[in-house]
Amino acid sequence: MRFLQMKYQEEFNCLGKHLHGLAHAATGYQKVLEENRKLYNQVQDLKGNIRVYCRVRPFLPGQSNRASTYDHIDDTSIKIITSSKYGKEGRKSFSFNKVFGPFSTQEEVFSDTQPLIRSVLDGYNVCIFAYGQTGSGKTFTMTGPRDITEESQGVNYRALSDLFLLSEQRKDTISYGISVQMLEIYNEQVRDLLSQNGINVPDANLVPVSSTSDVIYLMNLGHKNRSVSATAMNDRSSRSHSCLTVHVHGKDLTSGSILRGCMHLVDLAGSERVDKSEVTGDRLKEAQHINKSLSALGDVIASLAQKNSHVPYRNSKLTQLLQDSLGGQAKTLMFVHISPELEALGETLSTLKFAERVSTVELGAARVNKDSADVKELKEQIATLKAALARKEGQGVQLQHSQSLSPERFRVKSAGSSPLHSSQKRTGDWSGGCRQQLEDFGNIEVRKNTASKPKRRSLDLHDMLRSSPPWPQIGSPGLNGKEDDKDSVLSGDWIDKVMVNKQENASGEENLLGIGCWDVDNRQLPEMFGPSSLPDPPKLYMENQNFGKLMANKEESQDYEVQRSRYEAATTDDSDELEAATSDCSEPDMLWQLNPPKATGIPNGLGAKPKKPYPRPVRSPETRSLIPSLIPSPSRKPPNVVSQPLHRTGRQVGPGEGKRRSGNAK
Ligand SMILES: Nc1ncnc2c1ncn2[C@@H]1O[C@H](COP(=O)(O)OP(=O)(O)OP(=O)(O)O)[C@@H](O)[C@H]1O
Repeated sequence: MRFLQMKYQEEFNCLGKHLHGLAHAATGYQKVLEENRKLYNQVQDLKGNIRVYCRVRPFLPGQSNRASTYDHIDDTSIKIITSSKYGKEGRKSFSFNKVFGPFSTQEEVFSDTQPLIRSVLDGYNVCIFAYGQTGSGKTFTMTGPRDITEESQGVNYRALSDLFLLSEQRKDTISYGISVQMLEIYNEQVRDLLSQNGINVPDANLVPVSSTSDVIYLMNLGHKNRSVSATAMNDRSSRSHSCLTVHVHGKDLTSGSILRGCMHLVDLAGSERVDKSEVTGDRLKEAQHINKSLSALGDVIASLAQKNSHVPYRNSKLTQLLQDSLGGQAKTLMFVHISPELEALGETLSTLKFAERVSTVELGAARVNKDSADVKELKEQIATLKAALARKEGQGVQLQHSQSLSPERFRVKSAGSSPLHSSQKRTGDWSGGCRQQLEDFGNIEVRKNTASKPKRRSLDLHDMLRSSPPWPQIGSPGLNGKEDDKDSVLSGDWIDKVMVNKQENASGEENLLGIGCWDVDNRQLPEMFGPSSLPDPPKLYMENQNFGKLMANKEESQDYEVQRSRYEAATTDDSDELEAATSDCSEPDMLWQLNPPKATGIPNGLGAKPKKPYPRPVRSPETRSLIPSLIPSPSRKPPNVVSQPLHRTGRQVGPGEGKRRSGNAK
């Protein structure tokens, strides 16, 4: 018996040692993984500042045997055949980080983008935006063609599938929370595409998602709400810039450190020459806004390229949205698209010149948003102390006021004017690019700081949304564009203004038709969204069988919210040091704010024009829930995302019909 006991004891000891060895190996493996990731990201960072990938659209069906504008394409350069009409006759070569020819597949395009996307999970901010003339293939790259198959799905879908796949693979070491927002900038108004009724709301929904199918559902909802219209040149021209933002929040289960990354996936509206597109009324107004905001983007790029001390980010909502991606510590990639047709030569040359300039913009090394457990703890302490201080200060003020005010008046005043109170409704703050929402405590301190030291005025989604004028009624006289007919001619030259000779585009170029519409009601999902392609097929299949349940798990969602707010309380960039370290505030920027530039003609709500007071509707808790079962929508079909392949309708829209449409999007 004793012998047996000793033997067991020995074996237990042996087992213990074994386990210890395994744990040690696991930690070593972790370190190697961490190291690999770092090296991976370093390689990415060394690849350049704003990366520019050029993509050439193939000729569309029925256009074969036509002469094209390009002469030669290799991995990193493209040669364009120029004519005397656009300067010197001959060949002009452009170099980019990568050039994708007309026969490049969606998979090839994504595989070069994937590393950048993956770094979101490591706490980096990433921005990918598609730029180019209308009809040049921006939506094709970002989303896909009208009928999406596994092969033809665009960067957005692939990126999100990949993020979920990777977060699943890392789940034993890092617990990730992913949420998405979808916005559009239409006529200098920022709209939340995920709001229930598709109208302007001051707080953009940040919707937690846990699988690709969740995202697909939300993207379809967003596409449904997006603005598309018909012009003489494009029966489904997107009339807005759309931005899908993915927020990632990761907690390292071993060290307790927190990672925060976010990714903007932006499909810009296509530039167009209003003289060619023959638009009038609302379409003309839209074209002016599109061209003006792209022009503002051009101005920002030109300033950044010249390393000017002042960069005019605040001249448009678009540049405000992209501010931290263009001038911050994000990793930014621009897909520049060109059409191959000879008629598009002028636009192609200006687009490529613009892209070349973008590629010279130096962003500096991207920074990871990571808080160690110690920092997290300290931030929590700071937040608690700030709250206590604010309370004490509040009591002091109350005491002073109580001597001069009647008790009743005092009560009303203190409730309404407290910074705590006023910041409670604040749900989305994008300052700092993808900065997470500020907790009340953080807000108090930030506001105090702004009074005492210069601070970068970066994008605040809340401000952007609030300063967006109310959504006009369809057919509203404000949108008939008559007043701005004169401007339209100018705005048609938007790209020339920035970087090319105004003469060179004298003869317009034709745009291509065939911009597809999303029809959510009739949407069908591609096979790739079926169980086989997803990380956890049986689970997802179950989820997709009852998607409503999945998304509608209110408790989970609430849990997530509670967790998120806890994390955010600990991780908001609210310390002075951090603020100072990460701020790119410059004196000229402050001066510029004191001496605002001339109004551009389009009120952006943040520039020279005084803000109109905008009533903020109080958001009901349901607004955040985009779970189908929680949205009373009798007209909406049950979103069975797996069984229905996704497709766009072939519905035609007459030029006169081009009002904002619900139910169709780009
Ligand atoms: N690489 C490609 N391969 C095959 N077809 C493409 C490719 N790129 C674009 N297309 C097709 O060209 C047409 C126009 O493309 P798309 O809608 O993506 O243009 P866009 O730049 O987004 O236009 P807009 O700015 O007007 O919205 C579509 O029919 C699309 O399917």
